[in-house]
Amino acid sequence: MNKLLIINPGSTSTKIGIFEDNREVKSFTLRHEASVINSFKKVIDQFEWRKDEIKKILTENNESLDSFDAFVGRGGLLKPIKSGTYRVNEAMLSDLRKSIKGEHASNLGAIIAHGLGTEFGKESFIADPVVVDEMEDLARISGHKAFEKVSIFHALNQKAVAKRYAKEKGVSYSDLNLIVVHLGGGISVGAHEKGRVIDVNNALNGDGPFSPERSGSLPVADLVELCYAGTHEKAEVLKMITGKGGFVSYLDTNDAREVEDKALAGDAYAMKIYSAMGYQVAKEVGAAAAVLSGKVDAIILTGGIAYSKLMVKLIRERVEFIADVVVYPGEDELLALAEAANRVLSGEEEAITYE
Ligand SMILES: Nc1ncnc2c1ncn2[C@@H]1O[C@H](COP(=O)(O)OP(=O)(O)O)[C@@H](O)[C@H]1O
Ligand SMILES: CCCC(=O)OP(=O)(O)O
Repeated sequence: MNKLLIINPGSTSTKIGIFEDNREVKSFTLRHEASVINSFKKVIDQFEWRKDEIKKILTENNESLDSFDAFVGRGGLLKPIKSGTYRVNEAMLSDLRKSIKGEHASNLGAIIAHGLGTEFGKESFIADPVVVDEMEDLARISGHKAFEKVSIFHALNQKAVAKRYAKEKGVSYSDLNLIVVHLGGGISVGAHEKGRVIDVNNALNGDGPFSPERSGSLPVADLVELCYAGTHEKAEVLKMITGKGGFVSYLDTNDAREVEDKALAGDAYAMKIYSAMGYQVAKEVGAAAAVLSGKVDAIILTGGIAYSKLMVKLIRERVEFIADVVVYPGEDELLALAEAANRVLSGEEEAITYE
């Protein structure tokens, strides 16, 4: 039996799982307010704080760190790579520490897992990082040759829930066309064609629907005007897109529950913003349906905001003409990471080397 500590840093939370082989023994979700997250200049500056929060919750629950056989982290912004399990190595750590592909909490998954692994003499892994890239060439064309669309999304959970849906239907993931919508701190809408995510919005950097803490697509020329108006530093503008966009910009919170509560209590502005998010997500689902030429077996809604009956209703009423809408609230990320590491530890699969 392998005892695993799973570490899943997200933009609004850190989730931790304790697994014995593929069985979840305990899990914890630490929610982080936007004001706390935005008080750190860089994601790497959150390393000690998030690691200490993890150690604290384990101590409070009488879990000793030296009882684990391996540490498994969510994978971050690496070079575009294929789906699979990767052993954390120096090349990976170096790219993450330098933020070669940008800043996101998931960059800390490998770094914390490796930090704990080194401290306790155990192995560390990541699986299906946010840069898993299966995009069609056509989907990479942006509209100007200076820019290319890239694949940055909730690859781990999108693939996990798509496979769960296939299993429940008794068919193979590679026989289905699915649209998977992850509604988290960031929002991604993926077109899964026969087991490959052939198109998806860049959930991190100003593409697709807005989210609790991201702007999504913005009017580009207006953005350029703002950049040259002499009123904002580059870092501030980048924060408007990722970190202080979406709900944080409109309502000063990254917590969808707060927005929903206000909306349901009669706050018309909160209702307008909440509804606008549902509207933008539905529009992106329509785009993904076109990518799949209308041949869609199901639309899957997942992520933290999929717990919201109101958000599900707002999306469902606009997209159910396309296909059945199935809701898997929360995420299967902790289990997916445990399974991925166990496949390697049991010898069923070889870990891929990141170069
Ligand atoms: N029960 C719920 N109802 C509505 N929204 C929720 C619920 N639980 C979590 N959320 C929202 O989901 C978002 C976080 O989603 P999650 O998938 O946990 O993302 P992340 O990994 O980015 O932290 C937050 O805005 C949070 O408020
Ligand atoms: C970087 C893409 C994945 C993402 O947005 O994750 P969170 O919702 O955890 O921020």
